[in-house]
Amino acid sequence: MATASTIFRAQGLGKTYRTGEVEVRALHGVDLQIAAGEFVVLLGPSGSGKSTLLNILGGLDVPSGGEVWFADHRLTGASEAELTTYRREHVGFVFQFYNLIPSLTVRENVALVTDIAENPMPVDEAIDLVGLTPRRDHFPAQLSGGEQQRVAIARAIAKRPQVLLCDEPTGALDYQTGKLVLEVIARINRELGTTAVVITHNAAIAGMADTVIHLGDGTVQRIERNAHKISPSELSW
Ligand SMILES: Nc1ncnc2c1ncn2[C@@H]1O[C@H](COP(=O)(O)OP(=O)(O)OP(=O)(O)O)[C@@H](O)[C@H]1O
Repeated sequence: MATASTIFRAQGLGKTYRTGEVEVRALHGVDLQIAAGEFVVLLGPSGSGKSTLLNILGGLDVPSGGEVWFADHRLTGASEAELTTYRREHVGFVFQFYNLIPSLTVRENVALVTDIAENPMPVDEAIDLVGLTPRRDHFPAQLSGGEQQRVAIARAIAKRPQVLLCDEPTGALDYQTGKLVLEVIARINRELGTTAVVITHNAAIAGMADTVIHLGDGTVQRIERNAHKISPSELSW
């Protein structure tokens, strides 16, 4: 049963990719609920359907069957224009690679979003939340990978989205830098109440989540709730 605080709900969700004669069943029979404000980790081996699920939740892809809802918006059956509005108003994305504009400074990269958002936070506030105030006038090439990822997070949250969807945000980073980035995501979740869904291959990261959704072969194999969350700085792998 969905409750008032359910932000995502999926029922019987399936996705089949067809390329010529070849069919790949990336997801099938996925049922899940995510409550507003939760920190969710999507865990599973390569090819288990994690990115497909995240992309459907974020309105970047559409399922082949089943239903998916964001609060009281039904995403299944929404037009391309409706999905674009949904993404613009409600969703912040963070990917493995940062996709920053090289010729713009940190502030300018974040301002690209705040200039067009309806109720953005001030650019400097977003930069402060990710701990990059001293670097705000630098260009991406002058920053480390972890710092560039933190700019990408500032850009994603500056429009005050209800959800932050992160696909392998630490995939290109070393251990210590990855932890710093996870700490920033945990801080956004805690301080702004933004629902966070983070994909990882790394089972150790699951300890920082409220809820861990284990995917395997395109299905939800297990949903686990952590009674005690571990801070990213205490995780080790
Ligand atoms: N556009 C596509 N066309 C055809 N098959 C696809 C497409 N996107 C994904 N797939 C297939 O769907 C399955 C699930 O892919 P998905 O990227 O969701 O897995 P994943 O768990 O995120 O994997 P990884 O951890 O390697 O990123 C895989 O078998 C993949 O090859």
